[in-house]
Amino acid sequence: MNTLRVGLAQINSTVGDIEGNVEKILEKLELAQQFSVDVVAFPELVITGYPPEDLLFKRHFIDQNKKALEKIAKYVPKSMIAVVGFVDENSDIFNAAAVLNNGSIVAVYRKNYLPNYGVFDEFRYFQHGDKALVISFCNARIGVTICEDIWYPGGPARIEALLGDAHLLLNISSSPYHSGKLSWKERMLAVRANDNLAAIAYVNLVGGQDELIFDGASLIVNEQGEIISRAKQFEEDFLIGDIDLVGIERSRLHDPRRRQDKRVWSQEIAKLNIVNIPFEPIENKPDIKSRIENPLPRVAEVYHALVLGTRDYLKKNGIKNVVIGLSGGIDSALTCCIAVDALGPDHVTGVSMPGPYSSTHSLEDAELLAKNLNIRYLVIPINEIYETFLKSLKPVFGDLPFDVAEENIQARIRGVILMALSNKFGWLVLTTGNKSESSTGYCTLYGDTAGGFAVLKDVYKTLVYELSEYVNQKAQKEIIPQRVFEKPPSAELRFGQVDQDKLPPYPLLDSILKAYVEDDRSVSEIVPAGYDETTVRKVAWMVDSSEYKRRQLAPGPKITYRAFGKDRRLPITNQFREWEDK
Ligand SMILES: Nc1ncnc2c1ncn2[C@@H]1O[C@H](COP(=O)(O)OP(=O)(O)OC[C@H]2O[C@@H]([n+]3cccc(C(=O)O)c3)[C@H](O)[C@@H]2O)[C@@H](O)[C@H]1O
Ligand SMILES: Nc1ncnc2c1ncn2[C@@H]1O[C@H](COP(=O)(O)OP(=O)(O)OP(=O)(O)O)[C@@H](O)[C@H]1O
Ligand SMILES: NC(=O)CC[C@H](N)C(=O)O
Repeated sequence: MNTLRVGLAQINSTVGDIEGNVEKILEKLELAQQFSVDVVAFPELVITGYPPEDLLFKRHFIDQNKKALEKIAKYVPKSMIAVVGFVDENSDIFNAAAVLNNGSIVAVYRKNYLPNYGVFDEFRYFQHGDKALVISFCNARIGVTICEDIWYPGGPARIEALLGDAHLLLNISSSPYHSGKLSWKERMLAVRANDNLAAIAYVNLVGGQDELIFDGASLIVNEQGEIISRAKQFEEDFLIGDIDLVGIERSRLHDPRRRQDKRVWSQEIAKLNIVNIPFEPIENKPDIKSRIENPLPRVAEVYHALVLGTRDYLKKNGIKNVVIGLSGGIDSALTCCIAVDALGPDHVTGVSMPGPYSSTHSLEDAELLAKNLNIRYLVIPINEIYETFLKSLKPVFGDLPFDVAEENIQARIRGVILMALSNKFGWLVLTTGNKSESSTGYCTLYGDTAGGFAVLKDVYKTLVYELSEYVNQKAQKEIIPQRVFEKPPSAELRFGQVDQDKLPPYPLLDSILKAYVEDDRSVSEIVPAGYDETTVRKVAWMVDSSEYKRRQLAPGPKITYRAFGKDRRLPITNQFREWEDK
């Protein structure tokens, strides 16, 4: 065997849908056979979906996943090896990879490094494995690892390549997306491959799961650290590549680094499990073309991520239609475009709800957007309802001045109308708030925050503008009307109100937020970077004092390094106030 044919089945499994996931796996096993693939790999925990969270506390869930694995094994012939992520059980449970051949489970690898930071809490569920695994057949050797394992230079992959002489390091992953992560991950995998003088095949999950988006982009990297195949981002894909086993052995003769380190690492041999497989290779394989998909540019990538995150949230929860309040502003316009790309125009309804402070352009722009997107458009004015509220509250409010109470009543009336439409017609309400607003609490509880899924929850306002420009560029025509880009952002809840009455200009706000929210920099660290101290303190105050609000927001797709929710867990009750004069 001079070359090894690898198939990476980048599939979109659904958490808890064990039967559906098995069906998808069986389909790809068939495809793998059509191309005479020697080894086909599926993502981490593909049988249960990732992350299964507290479903892992249910014994019957684990039992079903084991039965599913046995069923899958039956479909694997002698001429193919399949590596499938599942939950292994033996007095405790493990995040594991089963190696299947000739109808049975021939080896099991258990994840050594369990991630327990950011959005991950695998310590909550799993015992970690403590062995590396090399499977050996014909003259090929493959080291198996699971996601986080490959993130460590000295982890099991190192033992597999050095002491097990693995030609290929196969890594099955469920690695969630954030902007900028792919190029970082590719650099890391290139270094791992070249340091080990082994090829790496990394198969990643694709799809949305609650707040997480898995971007796919599975990869094959050669032993020189060059990417030789890349799968599509944000879509299911089946990537096939031929690994040059002889080339790898030649590189190892030419490059002395492994030789030296082999001796240093020799005491780790006890950790290595080598399993020989009586494999029968197929001699005459059909030709394949290696394929390197181009990664999407930054803004397009985020847009596709948001579409996939929204589509999968809705689809996997059985929701077919959505409704969005259209204010004529940029946030609701972008949310609507994403919804249309996720579901199609027939499944999206836009509602304009003009009130006492709505400008004429808000109505015109909302209507034009709906027309450009070809969606159902409704107009439901709120003036009368608002007047009735004020009249009913008059005996209690008396002559108290107009303030945030009256502002919020309007936002809440709109929320009630959208939820009424949702209840009557089964349309899920998409909320439109962005990360700049959720950071600062610039939104009304039970008003514009009322709804089921917050599409832009992790998107700063400055990026909202970039994404909106991308929408028009992509369509090569004006979908979002030009005026929407030009008007000053306003909630239109009082006369002449603009966002900048209460918030610093968005470019300034967003850069302070990144430093304070994502990087946890202190006020005194941010100011010297060129910001006005009063502004920084005010922003920090707004962020800290709106934690209670964020806890009540709908879920939304994570696209940054640090999203609100699992990624950032600040106490609501919190007297650590850097912004306060002491
Ligand atoms: N620690 C805590 N734990 C739990 N709840 C707490 C709380 N502190 C206050 N609260 C509650 O929260 C209430 C205040 O929150 P809330 O009622 O939302 O109101 P609030 O934050 O006072 O006002 C909302 C602001 O957002 C602006 N806005 C609204 C709508 C859309 C947009 C936009 O541009 O998109 C902007 C609006 O103009 C106004 O300035 C308090 O009255 C209290 O009931
Ligand atoms: N007149 C309106 N008709 C319909 N929906 C509205 C109206 N005003 C506000 N909304 C809803 O409430 C959300 C909050 O919008 P608001 O105009 O207060 O601020 P915004 O954050 O600038 O959003 P946008 O950029 O969409 O206007 C809107 O995105 C929209 O969904
Ligand atoms: N599932 C995993 O082990 C994922 C962890 C990995 N560090 C990632 O972020 O992709």
